Amino acid sequence: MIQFQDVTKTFGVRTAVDKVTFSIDHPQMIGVIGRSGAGKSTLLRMINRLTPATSGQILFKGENILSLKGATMRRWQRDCAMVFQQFNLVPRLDVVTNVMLGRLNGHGTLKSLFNIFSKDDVNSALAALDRLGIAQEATKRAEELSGGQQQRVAIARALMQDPHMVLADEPIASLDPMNAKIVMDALREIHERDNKIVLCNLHTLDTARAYCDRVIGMRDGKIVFDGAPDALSTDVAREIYGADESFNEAATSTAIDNGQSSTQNSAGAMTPAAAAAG
Ligand SMILES: Nc1ncnc2c1ncn2[C@@H]1O[C@H](COP(=O)(O)OP(=O)(O)OP(=O)(O)O)[C@@H](O)[C@H]1O
Repeated sequence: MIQFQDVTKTFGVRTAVDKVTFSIDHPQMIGVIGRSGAGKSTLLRMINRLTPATSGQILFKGENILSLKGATMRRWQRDCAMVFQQFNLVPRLDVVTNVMLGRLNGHGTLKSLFNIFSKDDVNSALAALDRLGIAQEATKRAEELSGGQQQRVAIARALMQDPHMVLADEPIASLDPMNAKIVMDALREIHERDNKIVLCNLHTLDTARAYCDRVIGMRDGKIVFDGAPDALSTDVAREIYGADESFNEAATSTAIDNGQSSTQNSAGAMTPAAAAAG
């Protein structure tokens, strides 16, 4: 489906992503992990062309998406919806309008300019909000919602784009563990029910283990691990995080450490709803 071939991004003398090569040949939920500055955000942003790559190719169904221009590039950006750490909603607009903004790229320029939405757009937005469990908040201003609710609005907006894939850049980094679980459950559900690729940058190993079919570990712009979560041993984790013998997985856990939880409890605190139910 999508192939990265020697994809590189440099910022001046700094190489943020260094000749990255990998492919995704069927819809998977993939977690990209690594320490701060490893190149995770840059990798995601190159896919939907928010950041221009310096060299290499990203092929989708055989076409190099790095050379798309104009309308075809905008179409591609609609096909790979981004979800950001800081939600990127319009705070003063109501929730349902924020969700409908996901459709803007699909309208003509004039319609976009005046935010003209059809009844069909409104109904689709309400359905997306309902799916995320927040339809009752539709008429509130986005700024009135909690962080977890705002992230669910952002995911509903991504769904409105009817994308091929969802690119989530640290979607739970600003959330408490309970809201983090709700958001990760929502992303997992989109992958499973809609059979879409979900590529998700994560700070915490336990979240990647719990939710992803595949984990890509980055260090200094390079992929140093690519495999199933089960294959991610402590030694591999140490290599990804550039840590020494004292490295403890709990240090990358999502759970709040209240000083009482054991390492095991802490690392396993967040599990997908589906897994918990099954
Ligand atoms: N716009 C930019 N200008 C200059 N350097 C940049 C820019 N964006 C990223 N970098 C640099 O590229 C490297 C990779 O950054 P990137 O944000 O991709 O890492 P990351 O793994 O996502 O980190 P974090 O987890 O902190 O978000 C870092 O050294 C960063 O300072």
